Amino acid sequence: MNIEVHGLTKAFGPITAVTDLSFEAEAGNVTGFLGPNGAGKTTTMRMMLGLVTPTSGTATFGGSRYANLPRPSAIVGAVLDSAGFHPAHTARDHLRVYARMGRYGTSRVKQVADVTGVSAFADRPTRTLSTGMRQRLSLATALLGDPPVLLLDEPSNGLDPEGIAWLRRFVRELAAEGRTILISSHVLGEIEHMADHVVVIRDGRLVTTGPITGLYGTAVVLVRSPQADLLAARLMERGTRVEHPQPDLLRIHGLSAAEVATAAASHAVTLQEITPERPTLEQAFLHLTGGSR
Ligand SMILES: Nc1ncnc2c1ncn2[C@@H]1O[C@H](COP(=O)(O)OP(=O)(O)OP(=O)(O)O)[C@@H](O)[C@H]1O
Repeated sequence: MNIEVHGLTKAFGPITAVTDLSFEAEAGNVTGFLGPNGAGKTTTMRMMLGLVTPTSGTATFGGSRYANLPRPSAIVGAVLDSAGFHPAHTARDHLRVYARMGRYGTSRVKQVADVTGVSAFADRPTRTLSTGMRQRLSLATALLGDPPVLLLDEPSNGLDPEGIAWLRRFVRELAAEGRTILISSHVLGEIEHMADHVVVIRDGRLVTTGPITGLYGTAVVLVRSPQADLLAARLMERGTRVEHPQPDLLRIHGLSAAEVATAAASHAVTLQEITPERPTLEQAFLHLTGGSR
């Protein structure tokens, strides 16, 4: 079941938190929803769930708005924040209450507690749980209805490295089952090994969307050669952008290493070193989002 967001806009008085935002997230994919603090990720997800009324625009799940879904919690599971637990209830009590509200069988409580690791602290009152445990309990609650769509707002918050590694594997498994997963973060590294696609926003507006590999930008190839002058001249003749920072070193833009090697061979230029240089994904992301985090 695909998610479609179309022209979503939200103004809080004079502040426009989200402006004309459109994107899609497809079934079987993990879509990373990225942007610095205050970019509008939470507001967007809350609008998708009908918790905030959009100024304009729509968000649909398989063509229906959240409010029109016949049994919303069986279609869309959401982890928005890990507040809202009754402090005296145990984690298991909490799941039981939500299972009853959603009319899901009690066997589902044990299943979701087991797969999320909640079983390890199921008898503890929620007021004693760590942030990471609360995240797991929120995720377990979202999974009660076995929904085909999951919206996860910064689910790594509060998880230790082991928890983050677990979440990564778990989210990939959920997507492999054919679910549609939208997962927000302000840190690209957190979703880098999880997401297939990304939607990047800044100041409430779409910056870019597409496969995560598209964030890398164009490649640069570093070449060291005693005939750097000759190679630079030949490449520039055909319109290639070449920087020449040292007498024997070139930075060649827009060609692959193989293309550079072929060009060098055709002009009998000796190469001592040829290294494709890519910005790290994090550098590309910081560049796109204006360097703020
Ligand atoms: N209820 C509200 N009233 C007024 N302004 C709001 C409200 N909710 C959010 N905003 C503003 O909208 C903007 C977007 O906030 P939002 O929480 O959606 O960003 P975010 O990308 O989720 O950030 P973070 O990563 O810090 O959670 C911010 O400027 C925020 O102050």
